[in-house]
Amino acid sequence: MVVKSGGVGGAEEGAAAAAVRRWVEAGGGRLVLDGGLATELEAHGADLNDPLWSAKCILSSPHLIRKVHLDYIEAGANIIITASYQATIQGFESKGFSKEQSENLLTKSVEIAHEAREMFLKQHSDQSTPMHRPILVAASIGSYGAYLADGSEYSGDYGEAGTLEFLKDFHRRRLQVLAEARPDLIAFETIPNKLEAQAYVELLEECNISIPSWFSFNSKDGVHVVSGDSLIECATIANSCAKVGAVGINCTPPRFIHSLILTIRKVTDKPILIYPNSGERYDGEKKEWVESTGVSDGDFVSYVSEWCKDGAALIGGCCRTTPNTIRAITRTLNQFCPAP
Ligand SMILES: C[S+](C)CC[C@H](N)C(=O)O
Ligand SMILES: N[C@@H](CCS)C(=O)O
Ligand SMILES: [Zn+2]
Repeated sequence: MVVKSGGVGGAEEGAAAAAVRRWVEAGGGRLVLDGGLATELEAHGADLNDPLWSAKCILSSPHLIRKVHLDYIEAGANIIITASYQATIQGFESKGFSKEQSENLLTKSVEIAHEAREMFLKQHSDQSTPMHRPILVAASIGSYGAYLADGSEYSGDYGEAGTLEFLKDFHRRRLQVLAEARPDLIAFETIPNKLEAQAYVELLEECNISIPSWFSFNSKDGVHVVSGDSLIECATIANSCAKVGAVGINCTPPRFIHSLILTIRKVTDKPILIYPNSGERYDGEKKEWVESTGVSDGDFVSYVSEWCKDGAALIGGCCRTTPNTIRAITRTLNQFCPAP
């Protein structure tokens, strides 16, 4: 194990973090992530009251997914995250699809994002100034709790089923199929507990995945991940893997982000990413967002320069944030940290 001089030590930074760092540099010192995908699909009329949640649109309305990706790129996003968050082979099979068809649907989620990027680049190809801004596709992998479709990615409580081997078996083929679709990144999102982070690390190594990934945890108290596990321990697991290029937090209220960034920074030198939700609460049983406790786009954006100062290099939004949020984040980052 190589200890990086001057850093927090304990792990080799690795090729994945170096790749993310190069993209961050190409973006002028920071990258803008997209905003909520599922909630934006809903805003366009998609009915996601289904065990597949947003993955249902891979079947029913791929054009809508492509449009939302495109809207986010146009709003300034450097990274768009595919609709595979709740897309699993097991979930598609329970809808009657064969294994092969299910794998094809996973691949399709990456193809849709690639198409959106192509459309954007084509639309801008005749401009006199060439487009230098990085535009990357991150293949989403939601947790086992997301597949359960009852909001348990906000509890991380998997009961008896939650063993390391079970989680590895659950995610293995899906990870391989998504990696074979050649996204630029793999986004392990909304990771609710330590065990699932460990399962992902072991799979990345055992499947020898060469595409850089990020690990993004969620929290509901600003100290722990949602299961109650220690964020320090979770981020340490992510830091231990050279295939992990960035570590961070998503789908967490904005007010908790400052302290969470500082906690992550204690155990890793890898780039930090954050993409909070609007601050509202999700009722997993009713499948709806409750309490209007969310912050407005303006308030969300008032946090952005602080998160930058805290050391976050990749910033965007999660559930209930919109292209307007991303436009406002882009504007703020351009003032605070201008793109090239
Ligand atoms: C990030 S939560 C809002 C995702 C939705 C959840 N897995 C469900 O199906 O209800
Ligand atoms: N990438 C997913 C994350 C849900 S927490 C989405 O935006 O729908
Ligand atoms: Zn979210």
